[in-house]
Amino acid sequence: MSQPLLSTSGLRKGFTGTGEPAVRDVSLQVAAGEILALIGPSGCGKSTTLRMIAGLEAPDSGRVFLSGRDITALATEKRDIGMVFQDYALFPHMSVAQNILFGARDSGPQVLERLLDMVGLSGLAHRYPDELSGGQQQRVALARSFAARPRVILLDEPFSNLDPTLRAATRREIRRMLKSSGLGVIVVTHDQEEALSFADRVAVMHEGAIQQAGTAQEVYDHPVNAFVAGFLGRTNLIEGIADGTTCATPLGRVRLDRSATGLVTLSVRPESLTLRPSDAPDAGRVSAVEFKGHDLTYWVDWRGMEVQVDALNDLRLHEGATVTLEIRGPAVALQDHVRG
Ligand SMILES: Nc1ncnc2c1ncn2[C@@H]1O[C@H](COP(=O)(O)OP(=O)(O)OP(=O)(O)O)[C@@H](O)[C@H]1O
Repeated sequence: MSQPLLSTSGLRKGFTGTGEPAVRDVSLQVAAGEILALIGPSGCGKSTTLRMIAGLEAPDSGRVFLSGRDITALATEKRDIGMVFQDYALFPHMSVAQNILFGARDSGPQVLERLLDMVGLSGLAHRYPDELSGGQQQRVALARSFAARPRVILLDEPFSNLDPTLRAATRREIRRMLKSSGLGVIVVTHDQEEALSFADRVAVMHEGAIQQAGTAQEVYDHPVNAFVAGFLGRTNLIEGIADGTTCATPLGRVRLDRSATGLVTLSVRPESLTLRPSDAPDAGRVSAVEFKGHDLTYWVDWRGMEVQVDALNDLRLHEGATVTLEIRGPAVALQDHVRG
């Protein structure tokens, strides 16, 4: 990455009365014009990290830098960082225009028009928050944070209040808006699909620490450990003995995505397996079929191991069918071996 716009180094935060720190040694970078998603299960420390970056929470140790300048000790309002909260935090007794211009650097009518236009709310300046849909309220909150002309915007679960049909369309629209703004963006979400489709890069958190960061594709295709593999999608964890570039497994010998030797755990996504009907005496057996419309998932009992395989809806195998399995492409050798 070129010079990051925002970076943190070794952020740590514990709360009194709790054992382990909520955030441990979090170092991350965001470039101008880039969207980074911070994802992980509930309680893993995402919001606490965001709050430390915004200056709403003081870290026990670690630093926050904006364009290389240490801003760790700066007050929130002096940081050039905007934050949009999950509940949008709009003032109910103020109109859309008043909400947007609250705390704005310039508040002329052209500024308001430009901001309304940017978030697609032209003509709604005089409405009140309770006269708007959830998606419109969210756009008012975004426009309000743009009005303060920040260099970085932090979004905490921005789509969680929208109903599923609105969500995907709003996500695409807001992504376009943020990308054209050239700001650095960090979005916190616990929704994997949302993170993969909305962000340029993702950082996966677990128990207060970042497990892996990279482009959505890199992290999905090459997870470093079983937690990341399982958090970003469904996977099969299969043990094998590696000899460098290949690995012997109960599904035959497979190529590895990186060099490894000895006992390894492989992550094989259900879409990376091919299933064929077979009468061979050592064939596996379909133990369950989950129909999902366009495609389906077969659960296969393979010599005592349960393997899930995604296939298109043209195969039409039933429970009890006997099959062979093959891993397509290289398998991912995880960096921590998982003991059963
Ligand atoms: N003010 C606080 N006082 C005590 N403990 C806190 C406080 N804020 C957060 N925690 C604890 O710190 C841990 C991390 O919380 P945090 O809100 O950062 O997680 P999160 O990943 O954002 O979770 P969620 O997805 O549920 O919002 C949790 O165990 C939480 O209970």
